[in-house]
Amino acid sequence: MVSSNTSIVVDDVSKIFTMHYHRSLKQIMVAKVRGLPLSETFQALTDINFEVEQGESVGLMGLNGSGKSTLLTLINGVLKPDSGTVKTRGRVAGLIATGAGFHPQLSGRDNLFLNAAILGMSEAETHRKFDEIVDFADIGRFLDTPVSHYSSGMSARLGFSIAIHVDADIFLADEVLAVGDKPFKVKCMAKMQEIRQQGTTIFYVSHAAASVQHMCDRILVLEGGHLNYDSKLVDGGSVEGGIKFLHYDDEEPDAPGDKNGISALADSALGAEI
Ligand SMILES: Nc1ncnc2c1ncn2[C@@H]1O[C@H](COP(=O)(O)OP(=O)(O)OP(=O)(O)O)[C@@H](O)[C@H]1O
Repeated sequence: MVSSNTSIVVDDVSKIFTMHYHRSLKQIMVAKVRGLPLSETFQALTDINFEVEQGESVGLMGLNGSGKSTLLTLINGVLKPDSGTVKTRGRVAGLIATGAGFHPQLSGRDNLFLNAAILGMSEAETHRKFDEIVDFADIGRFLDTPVSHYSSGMSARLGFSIAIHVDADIFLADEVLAVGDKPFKVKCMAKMQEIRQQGTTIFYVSHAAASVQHMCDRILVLEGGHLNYDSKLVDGGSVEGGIKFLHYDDEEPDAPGDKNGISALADSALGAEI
């Protein structure tokens, strides 16, 4: 039963990708003659179930390739699940991949309007927020330069700035802070805290346990496409249920599926700055 306060419902979701090994007709013919496989499937997410209340701030963690970006892409509706359903309430905005949606030949200014429109902002709304977005991105005179000339940090600045200024009900942030410099990261965290306090649901992907602890009141951990951990964070960074967040007693990572695996996962992030 979905309550009026529910923001995201992910119900029994699985996602399978097909990897094609051979592109040209010649390669396909050769592979067929040699009896090689032409494609293979890969299950990126398996039977994922969870609900998020409006205003919750959820930290999504997991090792590389565990399915975090795939899950976010399903939540923002760019991909559809192969089975199960994803339901969201209200406007979804955010930054999943640095520079995603930017046209390399267009200037930062033109991309700003284009990207804002894709995220559901009207032209009038974009004009109203234009100065604020540009000030936050702080890309100076590069605003009228083609985005193909931007560094990855500059693309991330502009992309994040546009996304965070959308009046969204759900904000998805996938490693947005990975490429920015420290002053920009601090500014982004402060802005995310601001929208969090305004009641926006936040989905924040990070490998840095310290910043998840700072930003989130719940943590989900994906391991090999399975949701193996889902718990509220309580004061002091511990999780409900008694397992201490960030506590780790083994040097070797635990077997996938073992709840202590999150400790190993958090290990690399220990001491990490935001
Ligand atoms: N379009 C695609 N086609 C084939 N495989 C894909 C595709 N997108 C993702 N995958 C695979 O699905 C798995 C999960 O990828 P995903 O990007 O969701 O992981 P992630 O947890 O976000 O990783 P990271 O921490 O490195 O960003 C990976 O093994 C990846 O190679």
